[in-house]
Amino acid sequence: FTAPKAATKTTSLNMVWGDKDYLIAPSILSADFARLGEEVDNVLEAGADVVHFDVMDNHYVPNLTIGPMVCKALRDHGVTAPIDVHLMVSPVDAAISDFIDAGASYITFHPEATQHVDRSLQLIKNGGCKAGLVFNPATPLDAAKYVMDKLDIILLMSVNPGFGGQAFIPAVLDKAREARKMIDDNGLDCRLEIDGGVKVDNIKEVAEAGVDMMVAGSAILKEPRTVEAYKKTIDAMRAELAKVGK
Ligand SMILES: O=C(CO)[C@@H](O)[C@H](O)COP(=O)(O)O
Repeated sequence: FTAPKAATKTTSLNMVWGDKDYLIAPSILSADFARLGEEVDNVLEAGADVVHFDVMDNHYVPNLTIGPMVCKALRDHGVTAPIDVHLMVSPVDAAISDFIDAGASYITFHPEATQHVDRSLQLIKNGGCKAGLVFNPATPLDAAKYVMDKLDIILLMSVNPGFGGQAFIPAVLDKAREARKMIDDNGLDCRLEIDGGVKVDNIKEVAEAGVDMMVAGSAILKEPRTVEAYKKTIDAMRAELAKVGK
């Protein structure tokens, strides 16, 4: 047995971590991949905080997307914003090392996709990235219990993973309240992220359930694909979030 190589981080990235109540993270799954660099520049110029990067392997989920080469290409293109890599792959450790080398800022994975959750989290943290676990809509939060000290992010899927543009599953709001309580009761410095079906008209309810990092793909990255249009949606989301009493 050879332990997974300990990747090291060479880039110094703006982590945009505790300095905002809410982070908005557009999912580039809904970007025009033929001009990805420009799309990412535009959505960041429009006010996004974080770039959400969905990695699918046609094994853990029934879809195939992008890998570490594309993450590195965005860094080489000049993207300095945090890149939030959501691994929908199994196994995860080799991908973790590759994404650390490629310039990821945050890396999350599904606990059932690795045999050794604690080891995989440690691998991410050793690489200088924020680490998190992702829970599918029907998956309870149990896997978080004994690794809480290593969690920077709990990501709740509010759709079944694999595709953008699906409808939000409202039962996840109860899980969000449960996760928020777990974070607060244990005094964790942990972001609660949600992913799937988030729109202007439900983002306030999501925030009221305790979520503070919002992934939104098809609600933001859509035609006419201009900075102005992206800004209009992101501003509308922030206006909804401003109504939430923190
Ligand atoms: O990880 C996933 C899907 O598996 C998500 O990041 C989606 O890409 C979110 O897209 P919308 O539901 O916001 O369109």
